[in-house]
Amino acid sequence: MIEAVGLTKRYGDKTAVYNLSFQVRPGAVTGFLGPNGSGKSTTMRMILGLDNPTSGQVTIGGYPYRRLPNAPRQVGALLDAKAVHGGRSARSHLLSLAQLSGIPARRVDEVLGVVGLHDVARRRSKGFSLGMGQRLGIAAALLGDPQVLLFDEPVNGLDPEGILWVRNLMKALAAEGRTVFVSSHLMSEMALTADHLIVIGRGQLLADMSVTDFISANSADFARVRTPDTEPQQREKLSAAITEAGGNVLPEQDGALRVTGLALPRISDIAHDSGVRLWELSPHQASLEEAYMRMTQGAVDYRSTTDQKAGLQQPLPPGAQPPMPVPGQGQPGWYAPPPPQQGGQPFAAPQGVPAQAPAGPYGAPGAPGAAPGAPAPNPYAQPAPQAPRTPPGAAPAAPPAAPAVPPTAPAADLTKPEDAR
Ligand SMILES: Nc1ncnc2c1ncn2[C@@H]1O[C@H](COP(=O)(O)OP(=O)(O)OP(=O)(O)O)[C@@H](O)[C@H]1O
Repeated sequence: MIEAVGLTKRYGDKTAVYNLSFQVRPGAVTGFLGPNGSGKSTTMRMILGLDNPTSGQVTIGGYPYRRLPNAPRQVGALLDAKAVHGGRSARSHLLSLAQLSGIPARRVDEVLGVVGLHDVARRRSKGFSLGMGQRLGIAAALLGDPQVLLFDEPVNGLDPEGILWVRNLMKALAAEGRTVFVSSHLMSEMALTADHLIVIGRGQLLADMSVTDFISANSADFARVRTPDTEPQQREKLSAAITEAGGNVLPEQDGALRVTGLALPRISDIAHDSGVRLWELSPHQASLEEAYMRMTQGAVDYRSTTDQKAGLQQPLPPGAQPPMPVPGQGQPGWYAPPPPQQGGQPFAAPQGVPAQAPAGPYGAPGAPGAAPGAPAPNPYAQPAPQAPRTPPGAAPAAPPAAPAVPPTAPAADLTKPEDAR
């Protein structure tokens, strides 16, 4: 188990992480979510002993990383996939990491097979695509058959098949009882991969809850109601009638109304009684991505100017800091409905978002090509990678990708060294 208590990290006058306390438990995938610059990588570096906390502490199995006996075989991590000596082959890179930790060479070939890099193992990694680099970083993390695994944005640069593979790998590792901590910007991906979520914004904890709880707290239903575009007075009339009946109405950008707090049949009756014709009356559910953005909106440091939602914000006075969002509460100016406990529990629409990945190329629990619902014969099965790209000019020197690592593990599986099976 990873445990952080009051973890704080300051770089000069910049507070990257502030008073962060959480636990990451074994046997589950824990998603670590937050906007750009929210402190995810800093937290992971502190977990791995690569950065010292300004105050507070973080331990793995009760020890700070640097005091863990044979740490590289207990904790594996992918922090920066580019942190590889480009002049070395994938195999040499992994061999050097293995030798440093006393891991047998045959394990290198095992993990190369697990991540699907076997055919390109002897090629220089500087010719690798971003996705192949990610796979090499994941191989390094698995090298020591660790019980605790940290992955910082592991799906960066991966194609849909690779994303599915990483998702299944994370789940399989957790199912073996390992502690799996995965950072991401993407709520949608984490909703399919993680069992538990830790969400931070500006270095502070915003949410620490199961994915199931996050879904039930944030997936409020709403109705989209549209009146004839040519008769704006009908829209106003219906809006007033719904409000009078206790519903909440928000305008959608396309002229429709977003209604919460009333069941669909009730909205229909109100429209009929008001003599308003409807062009649309449909059930919807706020996406988890939307709920996540609402939760973190006040804690976003870097906002794209093309972000359509940016126009919904109240401009801040020069120098003013946006307020920290309160978990479970909406931010002003955002269209998502309030969470259920605030009156957003409305009508008889299909309830809940599936916690499991849906069938299909992004959601199938099995390996690519498996029948829907069929278990993957090998959760680590890997598609063959593409050939490496033409090597670029200079060979960048770089430090090792991350501490490799590992302890005991269950029955014969591909993440386990042969000598431990
Ligand atoms: N070595 C450093 N010196 C100064 N500031 C730093 C340093 N490392 C991180 N920071 C700052 O700390 C904050 C948190 O950065 P961090 O990289 O941990 O965020 P992140 O959540 O991982 O971001 P991203 O999702 O973009 O990778 C940022 O404002 C960053 O600029």
